[in-house]
Amino acid sequence: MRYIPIIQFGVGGVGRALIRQVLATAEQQARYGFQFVYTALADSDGAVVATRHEDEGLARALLEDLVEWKAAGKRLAEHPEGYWQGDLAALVDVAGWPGAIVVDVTAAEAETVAPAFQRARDLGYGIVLANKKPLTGDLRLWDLLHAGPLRYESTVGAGLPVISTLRTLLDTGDSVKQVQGALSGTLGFVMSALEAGQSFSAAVREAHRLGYTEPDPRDDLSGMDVARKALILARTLGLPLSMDTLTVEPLYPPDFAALSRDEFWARLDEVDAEMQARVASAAAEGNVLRYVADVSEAGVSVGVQAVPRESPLGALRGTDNLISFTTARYAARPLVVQGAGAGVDVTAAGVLGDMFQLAQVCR
Ligand SMILES: NC(=O)C1=CN([C@@H]2O[C@H](COP(=O)(O)OP(=O)(O)OC[C@H]3O[C@@H](n4cnc5c(N)ncnc54)[C@H](O)[C@@H]3O)[C@@H](O)[C@H]2O)C=CC1
Ligand SMILES: N[C@@H](CC=O)C(=O)O
Repeated sequence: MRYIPIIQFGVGGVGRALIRQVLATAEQQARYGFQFVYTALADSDGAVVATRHEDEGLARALLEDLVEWKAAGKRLAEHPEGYWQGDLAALVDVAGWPGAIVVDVTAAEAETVAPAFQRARDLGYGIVLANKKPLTGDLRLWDLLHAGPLRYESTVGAGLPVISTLRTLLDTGDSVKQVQGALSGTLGFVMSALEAGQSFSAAVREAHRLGYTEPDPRDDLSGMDVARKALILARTLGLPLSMDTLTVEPLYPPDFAALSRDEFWARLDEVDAEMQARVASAAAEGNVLRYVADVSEAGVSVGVQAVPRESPLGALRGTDNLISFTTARYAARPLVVQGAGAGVDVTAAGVLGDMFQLAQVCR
């Protein structure tokens, strides 16, 4: 049996679901002749590290306790087994051994995690990302990440096979003309709720409670989360674009950007009337509003579109994403991937699928 050390940054909704899924899939791992062992878990200011590199890593009972601890809103550093830390690169140093996989399920800024990824690359470790920010910052970080074993399926469409589909199309010599679709689970959920008569603010609160939004929901409502996904698709297609080439249309007034998170939540209902009017005006024409991304060699655009209610995008409900690939081979009728595009369980499953793949690559 090969023991594969897992160093995980982030123990939020996705991080906790991932730990549960890793623990629940020991049998599936054994079928491939390996076992994932957690050697380090980190949150924003603390960590728990396996005291020695025994095969077992952090014990199952401790992992289950840490999942409960974090679900109760406590910090890792305050756990009896935890300590304060602010150096993720040092964690990679102490907690890995050859074949290790570093998993980023935070929403941390690229600059915060970049040194740890540099260290992982120096040591030949694999990297799995659900965090989109490292892939959408400086192109030098994109190149560094791609200089070794890397998977990032969950960054676009959560657990849906979007990146792997695109990669297969490219690897098999297809020519991808356009990738288009609805890429936000949160905005899909909110638009569906508005169509059903719920208020905008109530729908956003519900999406947050259900674990669909980014830690700061303004990342979703500003269009930035969709823009990041579109940029990841564009870069995967080989287009060396930067975020400043994209224009994004926020669903809140400009002054909301400077508010604290608490102030933002307190004032969110100020947007209700305008969003209700926009939805009603689209409905009067037989349309619904969808936040649509369009990626091709001509460039990337993201923004709100009024689409016919009966169209494939218009018929989407809840958190469902729809991504269509128009290619030389799929020319007349595009290849379509559709399903839940947000939620901690589907996202964690996408990350775990990536880990299974890297386990067979990293030695
Ligand atoms: N929730 C979803 O449906 C999806 C989420 N994702 C991505 O997964 C990531 C995590 O999302 P959630 O779990 O929903 O967010 P969350 O807010 O529940 O968890 C984020 C965790 O990261 C930790 N963290 C923040 N900065 C850190 C740092 N510097 N070092 C270590 N830990 C740090 C926080 O303490 C928190 O535990 C985000 O990047 C998000 O975009 C991707 C696809 C879908
Ligand atoms: N907040 C995102 C989560 C997945 O990336 C979304 O709502 O789509």
